[in-house]
Amino acid sequence: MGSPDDAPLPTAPEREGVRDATETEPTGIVVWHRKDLRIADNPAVAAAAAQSDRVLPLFVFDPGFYDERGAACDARIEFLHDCLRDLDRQYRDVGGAGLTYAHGDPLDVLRRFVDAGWGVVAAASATGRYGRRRDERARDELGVEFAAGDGLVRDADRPRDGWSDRVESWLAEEPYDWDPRSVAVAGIDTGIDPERVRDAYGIDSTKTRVPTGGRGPARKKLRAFTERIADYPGSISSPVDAREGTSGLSPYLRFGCLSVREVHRHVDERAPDGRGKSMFVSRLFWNRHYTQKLLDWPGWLDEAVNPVYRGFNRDRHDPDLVAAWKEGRTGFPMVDASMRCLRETGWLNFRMRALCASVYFHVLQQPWRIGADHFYRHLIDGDPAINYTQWQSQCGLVGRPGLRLYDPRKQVRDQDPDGEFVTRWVPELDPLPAAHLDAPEKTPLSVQREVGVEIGETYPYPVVDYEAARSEFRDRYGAVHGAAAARLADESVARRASLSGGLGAARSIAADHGDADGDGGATQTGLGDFD
Ligand SMILES: Cc1cc2nc3c(=O)[nH]c(=O)nc-3n(C[C@H](O)[C@H](O)[C@H](O)COP(=O)(O)OP(=O)(O)OC[C@H]3O[C@@H](n4cnc5c(N)ncnc54)[C@H](O)[C@@H]3O)c2cc1C
Repeated sequence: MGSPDDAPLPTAPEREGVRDATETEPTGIVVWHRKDLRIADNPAVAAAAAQSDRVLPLFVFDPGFYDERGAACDARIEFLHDCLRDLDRQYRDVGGAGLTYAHGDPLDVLRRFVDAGWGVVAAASATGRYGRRRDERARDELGVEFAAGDGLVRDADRPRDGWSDRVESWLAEEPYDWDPRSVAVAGIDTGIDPERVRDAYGIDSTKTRVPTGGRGPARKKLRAFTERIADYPGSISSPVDAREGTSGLSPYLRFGCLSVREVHRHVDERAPDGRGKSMFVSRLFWNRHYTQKLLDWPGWLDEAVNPVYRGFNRDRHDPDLVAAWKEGRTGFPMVDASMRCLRETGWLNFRMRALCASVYFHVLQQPWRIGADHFYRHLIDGDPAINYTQWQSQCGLVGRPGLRLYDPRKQVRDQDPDGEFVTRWVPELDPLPAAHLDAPEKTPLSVQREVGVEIGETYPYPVVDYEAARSEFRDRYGAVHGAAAARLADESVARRASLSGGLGAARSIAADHGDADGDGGATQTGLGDFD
């Protein structure tokens, strides 16, 4: 993202603009869209339509997401802009005025509407600390109503008690509905739209293979995936097969082009019963499970959930190692291929995300947040609720037993035995026989000479000694794991961790694996094998 090429965009609509529009027409309810970019099964749209016969759908471009503070790559922003144009069409298709675009601090913009007599409704969502503060202020200062309806549990002291049953009954409920014929959809021409924002902030994506955003493309993907769902279980793990074999719905779910419930209903009604269907449905639950975690504690984005792991690896921060990982120059071909693929396309399958996070934290032993932020920047589906919670889980910052560590060489042998993925993204290894792609540094010099690959010159040696780093990590992590498990007995830590079994599960981990003295005695059993 570049810097604005012109004068920065003004905060719009101006106070007078809102007042003028309101003087000639009665007021009503503003629907403040954020990451729920659809008009169907949308609790905020339904609530607004139930309260008033006049609604004004609004999206506010927040400069914090666009200027140097922004955490999204240009490709994710362009995907968002596609979704907005599509939302604008959704409103026009039901006879409305389309989406009103605004620019500025959302609270300043909303205040102008509230001062002119409008009410405001938004869909409640799980966010990090910035979003939570913004929403609290919107509620307290402006009376914004947040309509819940995303299946997450908000009204319980212990959200995890009976959680699955509650999500299941939410999934079975009828979608939120409204009748466009009974509501006038109003709009204000503010002079702001996605094109103007793109030009003003110099948004220009260089990524390739990025899907088009919006509900139309999302529905098409959902229909096509449902047809081939029987092949899903066999397509998940390999980075080659997963590209077309998983649903590809993550960016659409992230921006709410479809609700999780709509996806569930479509698959439930139309897909044949079988392993593919049940595995996919369980992933929709995972989506809700990780999002519930962020709702339960907004700190997942900033600090290790288990205080014992705060600052772990910080003393080893090595910017050169971090740069090698980010740029795909670690000397571990599966990591390098994945990291280059992430940077160029903004997507990786689950296993490769987990592998890259594991190698970053467990082998390169670098501070987790820098890695998680890098993923968040480049993923088109970058979702704070899933990315940061998954990072902390994969790194082992929760304190649960059974940490999984991925072996990047085994992943080549298991998931890419012909080297299709590795050589696509690391073309300098293309001449090497596939049998050497798991550990190119072990290729006999005669073979290297013969094919014209020189490890150390054309492709790096591994940036760390894998075996030594792995055992060093085991020792360091094992030494504090007992203390970390013991902290799960602390109710405030257990609440933050938001385990699927609730506080009871956290207490049993503490009882079975905790070692409050922290001498590591009980901890080695907590470490899973390298996979
Ligand atoms: C370190 C790490 C970071 C991740 N960051 C994100 C992220 O920012 N955004 C994101 O949507 N997913 C994230 N995931 C989860 C998963 O990798 C992606 O959801 C999946 O690869 C997206 O492709 P798909 O839609 O084709 O998946 P499918 O296999 O078709 O799954 C369908 C949907 O189920 C949900 N889902 C699938 N797997 C998971 C999971 N493990 N946890 C939670 N929900 C899941 C997603 O909403 C996904 O779109 C991350 C995983 C890891 C290990």
